[in-house]
Amino acid sequence: MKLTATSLGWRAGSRAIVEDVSVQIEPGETFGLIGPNGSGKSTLLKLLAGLAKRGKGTVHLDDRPLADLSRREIAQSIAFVEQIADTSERLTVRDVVELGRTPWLSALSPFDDHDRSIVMDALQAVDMADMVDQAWATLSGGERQRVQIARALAQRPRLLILDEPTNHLDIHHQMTLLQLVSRLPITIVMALHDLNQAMNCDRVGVMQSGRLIACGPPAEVLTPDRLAEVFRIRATPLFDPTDDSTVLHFHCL
Ligand SMILES: Nc1ncnc2c1ncn2[C@@H]1O[C@H](COP(=O)(O)OP(=O)(O)OP(=O)(O)O)[C@@H](O)[C@H]1O
Repeated sequence: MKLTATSLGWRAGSRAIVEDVSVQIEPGETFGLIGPNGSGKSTLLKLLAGLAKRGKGTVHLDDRPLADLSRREIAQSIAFVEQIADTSERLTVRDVVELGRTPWLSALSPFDDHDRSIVMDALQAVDMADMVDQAWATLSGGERQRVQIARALAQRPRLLILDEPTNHLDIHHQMTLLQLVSRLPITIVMALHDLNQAMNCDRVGVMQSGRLIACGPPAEVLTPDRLAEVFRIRATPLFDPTDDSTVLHFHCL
């Protein structure tokens, strides 16, 4: 699914939190959004998902304005995993992931074996299948994050928006999650703090003070000069001969 954002903006009082952001994300692309704390990444993701009230600008999914789609059509197209997802209800892991099937259910199409198998596939994909009956409230931070991602996968969206999907995960689950996500044949937009993770995206966008100041392939965008300007760090690219990759090593300026 192609995602086209035009002149997106959002204000908190007189302060512009997101200002005049336009971007087109191609079908199947993995797009990483980076930027310092408070630069507007989460707010931009909400605008892209149609979840920010009083937002300016337009979002098109393929060629249809998001504003013209019903809530059900949006939920069948976009899954959004926010940074902090909580529920006070007494739900099990299975219940949470089954919620991902809601947009596809109706009186004529109730929850059935097909949905059950999608839910189990999603739980297996994030390595949580062994904990299906555990209460959500008793999960660790990383386990909750993986369950929320399973819920989004079970939704079978065409656009998956993830806000810092690896922030609670151990290194093994960070790597397997990013591999899983990049292999999905759908469009992915995710906010990331780890610039080496961003290096593996098809393209990255850099947010600074609410504006998208750069957008393109990681090697072109994440240059030492730009990282010094935006993050106030010195980044040294290092070559890893084990897989011919380039990794960034950081020092404070
Ligand atoms: N409802 C609100 N009222 C006032 N200010 C807000 C509101 N929502 C967000 N902000 C401010 O907007 C700025 C951008 O917030 P946002 O969460 O989009 O940043 P971010 O880039 O995702 O940050 P982080 O990397 O810390 O997650 C922050 O300074 C935040 O305090």
